[in-house]
Amino acid sequence: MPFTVKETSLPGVTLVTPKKFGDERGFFMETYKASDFLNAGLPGIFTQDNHSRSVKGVLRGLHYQLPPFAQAKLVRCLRGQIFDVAVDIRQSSPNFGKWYGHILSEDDPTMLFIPEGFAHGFYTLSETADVFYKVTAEYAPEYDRGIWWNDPQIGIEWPDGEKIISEKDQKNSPLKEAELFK
Ligand SMILES: Cc1cn([C@H]2C[C@H](O)[C@@H](COP(=O)(O)OP(=O)(O)O[C@H]3O[C@@H](C)C(=O)[C@@H](O)[C@H]3O)O2)c(=O)[nH]c1=O
Repeated sequence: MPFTVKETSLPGVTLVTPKKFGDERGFFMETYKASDFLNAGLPGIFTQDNHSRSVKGVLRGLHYQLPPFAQAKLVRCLRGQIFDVAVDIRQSSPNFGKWYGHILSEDDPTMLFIPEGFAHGFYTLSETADVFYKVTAEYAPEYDRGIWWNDPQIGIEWPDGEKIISEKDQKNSPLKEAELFK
């Protein structure tokens, strides 16, 4: 297996760390391979790749798409550093409303895997951050939803600092009014 998979404190959310082969030229690593992902119980097929760049202080989230366009996400920070967060928003889940946060950075190949049924957001800690993530369903704006990044019901402990929020995200809903997963 060219990567390790580690459960986090939030069941379903996992840390995926590819094996890095370093030599005098630099390094090589497989960051995704369908057969290995399937063997590890992760999705074999991702249908869209996304790349966003953010300046320091930008907070994107908390976002998700509803079925039939629900997305699992495999998130990686290629440049800079982010605090990446997943929230379980499946109403029937024993972990409903619980969150997990992890720093993803250019210095560490670890990726965060977030299953369907979770909202996702991140906060930019470095001057610039390039975030690359794979998703298992295509973008479907009509099914795209957002929850307050600072919803007290969730209580995410975001790192200190100015928060730059898009106009769209300023119109997100509190968890208790959001259309969620069953
Ligand atoms: C997400 C997305 C956006 N867009 C367009 C719509 C809009 O004009 C522009 C910016 O969109 P947004 O403001 O929604 O981008 P952003 O705030 O970066 O949204 C993303 O946030 C992170 C946290 C996620 O988890 C993603 O799934 C996604 O929701 O890009 C696409 O064309 N395809 C996509 O898949």
